[in-house]
Amino acid sequence: MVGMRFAKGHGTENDFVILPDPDGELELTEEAVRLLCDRRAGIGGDGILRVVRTRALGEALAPSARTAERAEWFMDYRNSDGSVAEMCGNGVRVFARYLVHAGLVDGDVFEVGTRDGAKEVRVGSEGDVTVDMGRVERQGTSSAKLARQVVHGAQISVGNPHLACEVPGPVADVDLTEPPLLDREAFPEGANVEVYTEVEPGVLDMRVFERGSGETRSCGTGIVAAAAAATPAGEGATWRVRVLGGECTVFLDSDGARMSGPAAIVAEGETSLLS
Ligand SMILES: N[C@@H](CCC[C@H](N)C(=O)O)C(=O)O
Repeated sequence: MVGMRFAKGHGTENDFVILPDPDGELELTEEAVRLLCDRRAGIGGDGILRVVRTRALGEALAPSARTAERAEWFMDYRNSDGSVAEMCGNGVRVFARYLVHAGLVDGDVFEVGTRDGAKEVRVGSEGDVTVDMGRVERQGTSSAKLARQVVHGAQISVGNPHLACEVPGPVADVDLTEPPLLDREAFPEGANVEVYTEVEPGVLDMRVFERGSGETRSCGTGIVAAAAAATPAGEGATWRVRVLGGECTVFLDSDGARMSGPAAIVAEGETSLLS
C-alpha cells in the first residue's frame, strides 16, 4: 500500500491522529480531517495534529502568535469537524512526545509553535509532559443552555475560548449529549464548555463539551480554564483535575499556567485515506 504515514496518540484519552508533514506539502481539507477522525470509516480521533516545520506552515500567524516563529516545529491543530483551533493542551503534550519519539528534536525541553504562540514543553523520559500554557485571561461571566439545565460560569481564554462552570452536584449527572447553546455576543467564535466541581481541597472533577469535537474524555485547555475559574482572582494555586480519561495537574501563578499530564504514542502506520 502506498499511503501517508500517520501515528495515533492520546493525552488522558483525548486522542489525535498525528500527520507528519515536515515540508508542508499536505493539503489538509476539512473533509479529509472529518474522514481521518471518523471512528468507523476512518482512523478515529478527537482531532488532528499536523507536524509541520514552522517555516513551511504556509499560513499567516496572528500578531499575538508570532512567537511561534522561533519554534522549529508547529502544531497545526484541527478539531474532528475540520475546524481550526488556536490551541490544544493535551495535543501539545502528545505533539511533544511525538517529536521526541520520532527523533525530530534534540533534548527534552523545547518550544512548540501553535496559533497561540510558542509553548515551552518538558518531556519526561516516560509518562508526563509539562507545558507552559502561558497567560490565562479571565473575561467575565456568561452562561450556556445544556440539554437539561442552564449553567453559569467564567469566560476564560487559554488562547482558545472557554466557559468554565462550577456545578453543585457530581459532574457525572450533567447531560452533555447536546451542543451547549452559548451567548453568541460573548463567544462569536463559539467555545468549549466545562462543568466542574471541587471534590476535595485542591481536586476538581471536570467534564467538557469541546467546540468542534463534542464531548471528549479530556481537554487540556479546559482543565486549565476550570482550574483558573476555581481559583480566586489574583491568587496562585495548584489543582489536580480529574477527567473521564485520567488526571492532569495545573500550577497557576502570576505568570500564567503550567500543566503536567500524560502523553502517549500508541500506534504508527500508513493510511490510504489521503491518497
Ligand atoms: N482538546 C483540546 C482543545 C482542542 C480545541 C478546542 N476543541 C477548540 O476548538 O478550542 C485541549 O486539550 O485543549
